[in-house]
Amino acid sequence: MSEHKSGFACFVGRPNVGKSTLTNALVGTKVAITSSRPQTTRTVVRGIVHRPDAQLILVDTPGLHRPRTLLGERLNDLVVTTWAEVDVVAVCFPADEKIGPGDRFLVGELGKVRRTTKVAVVTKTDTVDPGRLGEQLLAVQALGEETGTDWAEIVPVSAVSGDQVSLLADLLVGLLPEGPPLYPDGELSDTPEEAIVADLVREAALEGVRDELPHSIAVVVEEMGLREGRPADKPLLDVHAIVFVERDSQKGIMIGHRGSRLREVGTAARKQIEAMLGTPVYLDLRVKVAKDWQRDPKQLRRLGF
Ligand SMILES: Nc1nc2c(ncn2[C@@H]2O[C@H](COP(=O)(O)OP(=O)(O)OP(=O)(O)O)[C@@H](O)[C@H]2O)c(=O)[nH]1
Repeated sequence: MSEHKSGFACFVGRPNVGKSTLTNALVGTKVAITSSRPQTTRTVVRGIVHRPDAQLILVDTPGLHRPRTLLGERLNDLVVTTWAEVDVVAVCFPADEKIGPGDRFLVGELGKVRRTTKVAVVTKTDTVDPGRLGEQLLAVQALGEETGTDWAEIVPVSAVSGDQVSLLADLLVGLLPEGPPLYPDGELSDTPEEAIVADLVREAALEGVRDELPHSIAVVVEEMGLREGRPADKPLLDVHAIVFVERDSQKGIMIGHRGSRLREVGTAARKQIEAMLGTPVYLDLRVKVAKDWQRDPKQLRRLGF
């Protein structure tokens, strides 16, 4: 029996090439916002493909949605860092649009990130005839040669018709290193990123007080989004979260002497979120008492149970 594989992949490409739609098709759940207008994906979006033989975690970097920043003087560090940290970067080229200077620049920069495996995906194959598709596949191959980028695979796919989607999943999984599942099975596969962030905050909040506060903590992410007006190469993700406890005494424990414990929790959680989403985070953490929330169906619903 072959070993279990796990790892990270991200889809990159110009706006509107179908990255979000493809992510949804692979994960099988709607996790990203799609729209016919470009650049609607405002926050980092990820999905997890759970399989018996593998776990594929799809990360989506915010900086990559802004071609103007990519075409600016230089790529921002965040993007390059993300590319270097994932196992596979899949560059998407829509079948119905010619390869342009934006694609050429992106692939050229990506080619400099040596260790990461690169895959080319020709998307929206349902929109063109086989002749045009063939031309596009050749053009993508030529672009690889021209920029010194070694495509591990060139895959045509249609997220809308579903054609080749499972083949793409197989190919991506095949490129992952051996490793155990990095996230619990099932639980997180179809939850939005807020739930994953809430989970990280909850873990940090329980650190060191598990015995005192066994199951009395719930975390709700109230708001999460990229801060407006930031320079494109210095994005900041604002996260506002509430830690719910059952009693006032627990609130005291959670906050600590003059807020010292809450600050520690906040710092630990922030680092986890940053590591996972690949973007700097401003985390606003508050503690509230939701009396007996475990027994109150209305509270439980509010807390997402
Ligand atoms: N016909 C067809 N349309 C597609 C396919 N995939 C995506 N689209 C359409 O293309 C448009 C853009 O798709 P998105 O998934 O939002 O593209 P994106 O690359 O995530 O866009 P940004 O978030 O702006 O970067 C939407 O109108 C989709 O419905 C496909 O396989 N076939």
